[in-house]
Amino acid sequence: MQNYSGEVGLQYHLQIRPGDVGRYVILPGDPKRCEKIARHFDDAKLVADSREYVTYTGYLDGEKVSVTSTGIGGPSASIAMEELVLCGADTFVRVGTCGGIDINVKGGDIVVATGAVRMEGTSKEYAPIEYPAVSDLDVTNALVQSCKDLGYTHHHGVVQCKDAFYGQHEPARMPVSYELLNKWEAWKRLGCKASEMESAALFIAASHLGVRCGSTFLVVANQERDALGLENPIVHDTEAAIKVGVEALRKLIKEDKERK
Ligand SMILES: O=P(O)(O)O[C@H]1O[C@H](CO)[C@@H](O)[C@H]1O
Ligand SMILES: O=c1cc[nH]c(=O)[nH]1
Repeated sequence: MQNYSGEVGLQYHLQIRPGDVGRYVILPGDPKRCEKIARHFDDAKLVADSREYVTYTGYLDGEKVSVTSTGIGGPSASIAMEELVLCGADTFVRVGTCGGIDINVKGGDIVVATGAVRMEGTSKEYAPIEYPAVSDLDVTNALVQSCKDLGYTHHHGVVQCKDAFYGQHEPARMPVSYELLNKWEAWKRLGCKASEMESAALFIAASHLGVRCGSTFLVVANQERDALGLENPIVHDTEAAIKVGVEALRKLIKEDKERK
C-alpha cells in the first residue's frame, strides 16, 4: 500500500514511528483520558497528538508502555490498532466507559468484557458475522484479577457494541426502532453486562492481526435501572477503571517475563 504519510515507518493517522511505543498499549476512547493514564507511568512523554489520536509513552516496572486514544467507534479504533501494531505493539487493554444493561450493573462499577456483540460496521469489514469477537484470555484474566486485588465491584461477561450512541439511549425515536428495541431485549435476555462502542472492532482486528486485546470499563449509569425506577447513580470519574487497566498491564508484563 502507498504510504500516505510520505515517510517510511511514519503512520499516517497516529503520526508515530517504530520505537515510539511499547509492546503494551492502553486504549481509551477519549483523548483527554490519555494524560490521566500516563500519570501512572514512569517518565511519561507525549509522543504524538494527531486527530483523535493522542499517544504518550513511559515505563511500568522497567517495561516500555504506551497509551493511545482511539476516538469514538470501531472505524477509528481499528485504525489505531493497525498503526500501533505496525510500530511494534502486540498487547492492548481498552480502558473505556460503558452503560449498564444487566440490572445488577450500577454506575461506578467496573465491567470486564469476555466478548462483544458485533452490532457495528467495522468488524464486518474484517470477518464474517459468524466469527465471534472474543477478548484475549490472558488479558481478561489479568483485568478480572486486578479488579479483585483493588477491591472494586466488578462484573465480567459479554458487552454489546453499536455505532449509534443515541440508538442505545433513544431507540424509540429512530426510524428502525422496531429493530433496536427487539435486539436490546435480546441482549438483556442473553445476560449482556453493558453497552459500549469499540471492543467488537478491536477484538476482531486483534484476531486478524494476531495480537492480544481485552477491555475494561467504568459504568457511567444503567438505563435499565432508570426505567425500573431503581437507584441509578451517574459516575464520570474513570480513575478506578484506569487503575484496573494499569494493574493488568503490570501483571501481563510480569507473566511475560516469567514465561521467557
Ligand atoms: O469513554 P470511551 O472510551 O470513549 O467509551 C465510550 O464512550 C463513548 C460514547 O460516549 C464511546 O467511545 C464508548 O465506547
Ligand atoms: O451508555 C453508554 C455510556 C458510555 N458509552 C456508551 O456507549 N454508552
